[in-house]
Amino acid sequence: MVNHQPESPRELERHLRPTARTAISWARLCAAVQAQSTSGAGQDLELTGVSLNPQTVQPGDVFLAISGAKRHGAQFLPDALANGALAVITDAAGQELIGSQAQVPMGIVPDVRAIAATAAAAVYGTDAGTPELFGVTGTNGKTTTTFMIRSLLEALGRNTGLIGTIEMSVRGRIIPSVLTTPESTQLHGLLARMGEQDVQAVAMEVSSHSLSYNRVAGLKFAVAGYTNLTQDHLDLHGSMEEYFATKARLFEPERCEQAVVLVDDQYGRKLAENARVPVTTLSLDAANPAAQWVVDELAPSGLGHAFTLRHRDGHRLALRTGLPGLFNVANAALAVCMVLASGVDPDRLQQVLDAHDPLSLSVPGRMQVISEQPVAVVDFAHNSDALIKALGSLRPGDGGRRIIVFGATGERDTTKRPDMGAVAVRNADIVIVTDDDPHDEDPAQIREQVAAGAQAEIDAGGHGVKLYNVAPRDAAVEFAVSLANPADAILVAGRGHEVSQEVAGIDVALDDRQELAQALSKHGFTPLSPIAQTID
Ligand SMILES: CC(=O)N[C@H]1[C@@H](OP(=O)(O)OP(=O)(O)OC[C@H]2O[C@@H](n3ccc(=O)[nH]c3=O)[C@H](O)[C@@H]2O)O[C@H](CO)[C@@H](O)[C@@H]1O[C@H](C)C(=O)N[C@@H](C)C(=O)N[C@H](CCC(=O)O)C(=O)O
Ligand SMILES: Nc1ncnc2c1ncn2[C@@H]1O[C@H](COP(=O)(O)OP(=O)(O)OP(=O)(O)O)[C@@H](O)[C@H]1O
Repeated sequence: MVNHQPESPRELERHLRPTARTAISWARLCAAVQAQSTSGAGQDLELTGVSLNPQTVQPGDVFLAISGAKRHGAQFLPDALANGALAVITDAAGQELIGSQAQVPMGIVPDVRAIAATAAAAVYGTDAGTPELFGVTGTNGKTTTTFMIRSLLEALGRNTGLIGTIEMSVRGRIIPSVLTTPESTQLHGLLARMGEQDVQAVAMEVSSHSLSYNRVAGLKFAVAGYTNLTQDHLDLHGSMEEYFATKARLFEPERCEQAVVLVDDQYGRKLAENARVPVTTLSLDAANPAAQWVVDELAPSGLGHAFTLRHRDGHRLALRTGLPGLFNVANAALAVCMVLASGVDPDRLQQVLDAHDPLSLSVPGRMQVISEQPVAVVDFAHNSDALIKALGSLRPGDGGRRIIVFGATGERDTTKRPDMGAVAVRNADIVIVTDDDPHDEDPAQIREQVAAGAQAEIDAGGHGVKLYNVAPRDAAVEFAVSLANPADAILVAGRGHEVSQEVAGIDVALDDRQELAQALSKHGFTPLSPIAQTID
């Protein structure tokens, strides 16, 4: 998924390194990662960076040639050398591929991914410490919660960093994101850069992919937070139990000092029960006896909610978030509990909440309101649970209908498609199935799988729901608006902040927010102005 008009991976990589070049000798690096050097040459060679990807290698790097799911990085050694790699670390399979062709010192380890973070920490010096890290994991809510944590920390006067799906930032300077959680080599480089710039605290999304691929190795989170777990990414994890076990790795004592866990689903409760680190528990249910903090006195406030966060010892904080949806109450409460868990005094936090309203921020493409009549919202919901919650949080006017435009991503968890169709039917009045990122899959086939789930639900339930299959996506958005009355609510779901759609390897410019605003104007409605633009 491409979020920004791209710099090349190599240009981007420059932002993910400290500006002062630190160096380590080849001999010390091999010792740090227990690599067997294939010759005695180059012991004093100075290495200034580490890259897992030949396309991001910078001059002076050691290239880590991994055995990937599709290819072996060793096949691309010539690219790494052309970009300035001075040494390579690989495994036995890589050694065989490279043979005697290595024109640089080569080290061999059993598993390259397993040593990547250690190598990067040794080169960039992050083994000596990083800014305070707040890590958020869970199927949904990571981006929003990390934005909220950053906003709270800034309101408290801290210098902050952010790492996640929409962007990375270093004291407000934005670096485009490619992955939700970057590779470990990039993370250590970026954290070293943040340290150089006196960043004190970093809010970071920790995806299940990153836990699976060892990307957060070598980091210790001051506070790790859990939002929820619902079906997604089963293409990678195979089963929900495996998905949960992967997420749970963030909460191991080697990875975090303490945890804050929403215990409103079975996985959160299991996580809290089995944790071997101190845990703070949180629930949206004011009567939940298992939770230390609960949300109470919930009331609508603008598009969002005001509520009390109440501790079982009697402590209370008065909170407000302007973001729509009950799930954003959960995200806000989690963000506040994580900041409290880091040791911030509750009274000081209350002053800051009152003075700055830091939970009423705008998160690009997350329940982003494009117009009020009809209510037209762009959201990143791209799995069943998020669709249910996003649709549930829409408030149409009297007699108004819920209209949804969405699709499913190609080459990702295909099992969720029919269910996404079914939940759309259960929670909307007009369902328009369209394309998401088809990648290399046939878009018509993806739409049919989603629409089949929707049709089966209509057939089973006799709902009076209207179902349409419309492509391309901009036409589907316009079609939705053409059907709308001022009292209706339109949700364009799945792509959020993204500004291009990947179709058969080509990035086609498409921003749901712009498409929706244009369609609204064309059909005589008034979009809110200005629509938040993508970050440049
Ligand atoms: C599924 C997944 O995460 N795959 C990651 C994994 O790929 P892989 O092990 O299959 O590697 P591979 O493609 O076989 O390539 C092996 C090596 O050859 C190199 N190569 C490969 C092909 C080529 O043409 N040229 C080339 O140089 C690669 O750079 C790599 O060094 O290791 C690669 C190198 O680090 C990553 O780039 C790649 O992430 C891909 C780009 C990706 O799209 N990941 C997504 C799914 C992801 O991680 N998403 C999560 C969030 C998910 C969510 O919540 O929605 C994230 O944290 O971003
Ligand atoms: N706490 C939550 N529970 C359920 N759904 C949520 C929650 N927070 C946000 N959502 C929904 O999920 C979508 C994605 O939210 P967000 O980007 O904050 O989550 P994420 O975990 O970062 O997602 P991803 O990993 O896919 O980038 C939102 O657009 C919204 O529809």
